Amino acid sequence: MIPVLSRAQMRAFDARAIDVAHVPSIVLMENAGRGAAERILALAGKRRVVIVCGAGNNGGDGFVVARHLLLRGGDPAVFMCGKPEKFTQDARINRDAWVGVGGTVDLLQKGPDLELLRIELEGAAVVVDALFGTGLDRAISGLAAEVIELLNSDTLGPVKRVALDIPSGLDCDTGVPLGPTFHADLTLTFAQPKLGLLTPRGVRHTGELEVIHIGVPSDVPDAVGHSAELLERADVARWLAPRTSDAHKYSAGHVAVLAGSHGKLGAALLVAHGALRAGAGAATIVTWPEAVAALQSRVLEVMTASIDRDAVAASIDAALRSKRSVVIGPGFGLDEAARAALAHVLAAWRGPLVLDADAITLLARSGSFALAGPHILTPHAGELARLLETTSDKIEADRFGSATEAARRTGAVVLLKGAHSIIAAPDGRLVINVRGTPALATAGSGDVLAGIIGALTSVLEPFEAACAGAFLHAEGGAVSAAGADRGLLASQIADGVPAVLRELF
Ligand SMILES: NC(=O)C1=CN([C@@H]2O[C@H](COP(=O)(O)OP(=O)(O)OC[C@H]3O[C@@H](n4cnc5c(N)ncnc54)[C@H](O)[C@@H]3O)[C@@H](O)[C@H]2O)[C@@H](O)CC1
Ligand SMILES: [K+]
Repeated sequence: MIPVLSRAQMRAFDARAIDVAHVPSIVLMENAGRGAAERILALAGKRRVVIVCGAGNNGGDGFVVARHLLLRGGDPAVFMCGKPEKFTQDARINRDAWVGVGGTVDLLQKGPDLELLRIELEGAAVVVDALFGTGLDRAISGLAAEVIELLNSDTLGPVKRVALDIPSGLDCDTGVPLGPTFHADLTLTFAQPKLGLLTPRGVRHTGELEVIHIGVPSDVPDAVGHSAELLERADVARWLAPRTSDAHKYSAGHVAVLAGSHGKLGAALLVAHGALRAGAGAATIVTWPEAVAALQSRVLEVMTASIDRDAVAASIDAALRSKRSVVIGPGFGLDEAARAALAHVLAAWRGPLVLDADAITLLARSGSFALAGPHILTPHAGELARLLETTSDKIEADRFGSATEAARRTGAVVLLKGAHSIIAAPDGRLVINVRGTPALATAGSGDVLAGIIGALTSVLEPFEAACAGAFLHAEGGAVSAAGADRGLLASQIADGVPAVLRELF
């Protein structure tokens, strides 16, 4: 896992690197800028790179980039937007060092100056945003805002946009654009990823994300703490062991799927399909009698059991006997019988339980959220909003805080879906899965995810099961989509999972 830091933690990180590890700030800036220059040189070669610097340390990084590009045969042009009297010490030193190697700086002071910038941009291969980094604390306005609009303009031609540390204008903690915000194709972030780069809204501005190491001892992130962690392939590989040769279908775990209803059978089938593709030994769909009747002709690998509306508790008890884990919710309905079924499962089932879709809505309506047991909730922003009695917009504006709050309130692991799903544990742990493809946004995708996690709870603790489930779902989708950004069927997400598992081992 890679520690992800907030603005305050990043500040503590820098302070500790400088004061405790005795790496001077100017050395950190040199490492940051040189690392970024190497990456930019690989993109641009000898073609023109336009670098727009602010007066703070982010601008200082930009001057270092310019110097290294020039010294290695690149073709940088530097513009500055910001008052030279506001230079930080390190930024001034690096401005001077840039001028010292023969560089020039075009100062942008008023609107007409932007015409010169526009002309340079039209012939450039790469534009580098070094205006603001983690120091940003309000919306960008005035001339700097006009500069951002120009850098983002789609009239510029095929220029590659690279942000240093964080796209200027993006809130470092929430990933919400505070005002005009640079649209990067690639963000080269220094030392550690920042929270705001990893939300769905933040990602639209971040583009691809790469971390540039700046020569800080590896114990520094642990010392200053982190807000979240990035899930890596190696984590999932460590958790999931290859199956032993003597495995049989019941040792691999039998998942009960309480899902589907008249007209929504596909949801139940997709949950079961996801579970089986992720390694469940068997799956039984436990659902309403008329749904069972309709399912009989459609299932091959999946068993069925029915819930008697007049004896909900007894029929569920019978169906859950000898099952290892339960998934409840997708397409299950919101009527009184569904409510009673959920209430009974919550009261009687002691094993791993994944609540999704209608189960989350029913839970929200019940008003009693405290769950006891190894439970996992897999809401999207709308469902989480119902649970926390707020709006989806407010959830999206603070995804990390919202997921953490829901986990704390319910005592369950909460997986908040969306591009970059996040997994929160009641003890405060927070993990971000950045893998996936836009093609995952397809009907039934969440049902498959619930099934995958249901299967994994047979072999992993709920938190690891949710993290590994998010990974397998995202990678399974990416494998099946094979580079396409749409057109993926939910069942194909599940079908991609065995190949992902094979590669893990
Ligand atoms: N401190 C360190 O050790 C390192 C810092 N580095 C760079 O330093 C950056 C942070 O630098 P700074 O703290 O100097 O801040 P920035 O360069 O991000 O911003 C400069 C200053 O602009 C002002 N400001 C904030 N919002 C504004 C707005 N909307 N309009 C106008 N002015 C605004 C603030 O006073 C802020 O300090 C990082 O993102 C990173 O790029 C790197 O060089 C690596 C090492
Ligand atoms: K920046």
